[in-house]
Amino acid sequence: MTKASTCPALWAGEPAREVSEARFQKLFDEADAMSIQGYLADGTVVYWNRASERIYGYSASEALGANLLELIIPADLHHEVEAAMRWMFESGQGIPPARLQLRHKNGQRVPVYSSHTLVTVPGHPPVLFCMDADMSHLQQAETELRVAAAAFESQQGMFITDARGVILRVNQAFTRTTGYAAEEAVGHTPRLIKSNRHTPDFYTAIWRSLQDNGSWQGEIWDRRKNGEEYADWVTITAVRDAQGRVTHYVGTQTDVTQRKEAEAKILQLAFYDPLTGLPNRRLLLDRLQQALAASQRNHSGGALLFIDLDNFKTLNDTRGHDTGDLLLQQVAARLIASIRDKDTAARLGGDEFVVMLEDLGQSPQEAASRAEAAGRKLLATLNQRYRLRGHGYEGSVSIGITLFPTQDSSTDELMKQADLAMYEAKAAGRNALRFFDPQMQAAVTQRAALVSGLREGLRKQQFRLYYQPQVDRDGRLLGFEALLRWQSPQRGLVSPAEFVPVAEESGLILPLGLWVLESACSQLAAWARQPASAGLSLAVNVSASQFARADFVEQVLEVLARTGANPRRLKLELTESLLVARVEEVIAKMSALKARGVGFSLDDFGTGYSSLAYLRRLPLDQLKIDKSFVRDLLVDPNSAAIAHTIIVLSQTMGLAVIAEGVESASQRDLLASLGCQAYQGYLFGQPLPLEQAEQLLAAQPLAPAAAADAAPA
Ligand SMILES: Nc1nc2c(ncn2[C@@H]2O[C@@H]3COP(=O)(O)O[C@H]4[C@@H](O)[C@H](n5cnc6c(=O)[nH]c(N)nc65)O[C@@H]4COP(=O)(O)O[C@H]3[C@H]2O)c(=O)[nH]1
Repeated sequence: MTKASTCPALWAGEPAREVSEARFQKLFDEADAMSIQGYLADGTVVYWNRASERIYGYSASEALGANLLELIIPADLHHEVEAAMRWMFESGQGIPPARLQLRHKNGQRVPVYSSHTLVTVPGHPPVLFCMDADMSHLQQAETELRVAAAAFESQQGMFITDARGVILRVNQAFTRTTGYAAEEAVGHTPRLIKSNRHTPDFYTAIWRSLQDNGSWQGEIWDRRKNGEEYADWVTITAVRDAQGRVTHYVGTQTDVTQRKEAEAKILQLAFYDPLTGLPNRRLLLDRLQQALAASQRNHSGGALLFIDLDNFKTLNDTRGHDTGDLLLQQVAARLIASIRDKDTAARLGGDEFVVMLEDLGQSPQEAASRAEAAGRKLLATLNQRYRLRGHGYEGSVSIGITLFPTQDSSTDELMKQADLAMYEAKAAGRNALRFFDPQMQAAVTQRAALVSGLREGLRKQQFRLYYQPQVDRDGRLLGFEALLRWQSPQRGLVSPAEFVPVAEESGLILPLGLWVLESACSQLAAWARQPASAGLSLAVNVSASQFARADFVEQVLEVLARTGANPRRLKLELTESLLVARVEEVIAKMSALKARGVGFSLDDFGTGYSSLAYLRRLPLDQLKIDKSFVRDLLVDPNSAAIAHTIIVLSQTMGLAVIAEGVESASQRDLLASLGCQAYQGYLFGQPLPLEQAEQLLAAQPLAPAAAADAAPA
């Protein structure tokens, strides 16, 4: 009944065996996914269905009669297959089904799942039927799965969510980065790792992009399980089904914190000064460019303040670069504390700082007065005492200001103008503030000419020593102070007051100082050869940077040796600015020279800020009362009191004292009444060229000290 109902046509009138035969024949032939082959014991092909043609590439007519081994068995399996065939035909059973890699006509491997049945019909040779299911697609799918699984376990953190954003899977890299194990993350949304750095709008924008474009990528700050925040480069892709509905989201994340840190470091190096952390020149110029554009747009003024530390070079030379660096850092800190958030304080290098102020007002007058107020505030802040490695330091600054916008003012132009104004402030006596004015340009050009003139002057021996007499209380000659003059072919005789500060700043003071020392010592040696002048002393000015040189002592001794001058006749005049140096070093140098007989006088005494405790430790011979006190002696009781104090001080310390700048007899008399022992000034003689100094020498009696000393020579 069953057969009739399934196949009535075949059933009607046909013998059952034939119907069955025909049915199975058709089934075998046309089974689309199943290759069926029949083999005799020697491997001869006796059956080859249509699916076999497709899977192995041989048509039935090619295959029938051929041998199994030659057709579809790869050479490396021949042995094995022969053995299996033998076993099957002998045992009358098929071997268990298995996955095999057989061979296509084109030589490629064909993955199949193969089962074997030995069919024995009495009176016929047994036939082995192989039924092979093509596994190519399955194998490819498996490979893809393996690749996908490997990819999922890549170095990047990955998560897969459902369409609602609930995490279904995360990989190990995700766990490594976030600190959340898979079981802790699954079931949550990515909000699990959300930091507080972004606004809700940020996340809304991500969802919108996912809906509109199917993907989003960008940088997100996330938070690890331990609370640490980190920067992530995230890509999220929507996965859609055949109907275009989102089924999943796949997210990958790469921790870019290190890269961001490196970027920040590079940025820091490129745009900030490493010593002070302030913006550097490049960043300042960039901001100035923007400020300039903004000020032109908004008609609101700004200002550029160029700030230079006074005497920084001396501090650096005398107390060392470490101390100099400390000062720069403290200046930077004070600058930042004194300006508004929107202003910029930058360091250009060396001791040069720039402050840029914006939004100072609509009118140039308003901008100028606000810039001046800011400049004054900076002056006051920066001039307060500094503490450098346990020592106090009185620093001051000079500030140059220029305003913007002005007609066609470029950033370069503005920087130059502020710089010029700063030089003007310096020239005005330091600790000052100046606005740019075009005439400054000329002054600066002059200064540059002065430096090159000095350099040439040294080369062409245009410097001269002048000699100003120093006398005792009876007007008798003790010796001279050597004072430098520049005999410039263009400018005539130039005073050191004009060129010494420039020589100090440009470093030319070192060769110049050495020249002075050599000339003075040669002169001493020449005088020593004449009994009339052998007892004279010669005072020589030494600048702070000259004294600070590590080889200063050797330099002096070498000059003394070379010229043959008597060290006892040489008196080095030091200024108080030199005393900012390390005390021990100053004392060591002075002591080394003093041990050879060289004397020391402290110049401009009373004008600086030397502490007495400090002074007492220095191996000095003489204090020099500054000419400013001498000048005001008769009109200002304060000056008289100071002069008196210096004289008393020198007596109590066992030092000699000399007053400089004595122009009148009344000044001399007053000083004498206060106990002063020695004098220098126009009253006794101007600084003179050598011949005139020697004429004076011939005409004037020597002081007993100088004369007595001369006797043994
Ligand atoms: N008003 C007035 N002035 C008087 C009188 N007597 C002398 N003077 C001037 O006072 C200055 C004294 O020198 P100083 O204080 O060491 O001041 C010196 C010294 O600091 C520096 N200088 C001069 N020669 C050298 C040098 O060879 N090396 C170094 N490093 N500095 C030097 O230049 C400064 C100025 O030197 P000068 O122009 O020669 O100025 C000299 C001198 O000409 C007076 O009665 N009234």
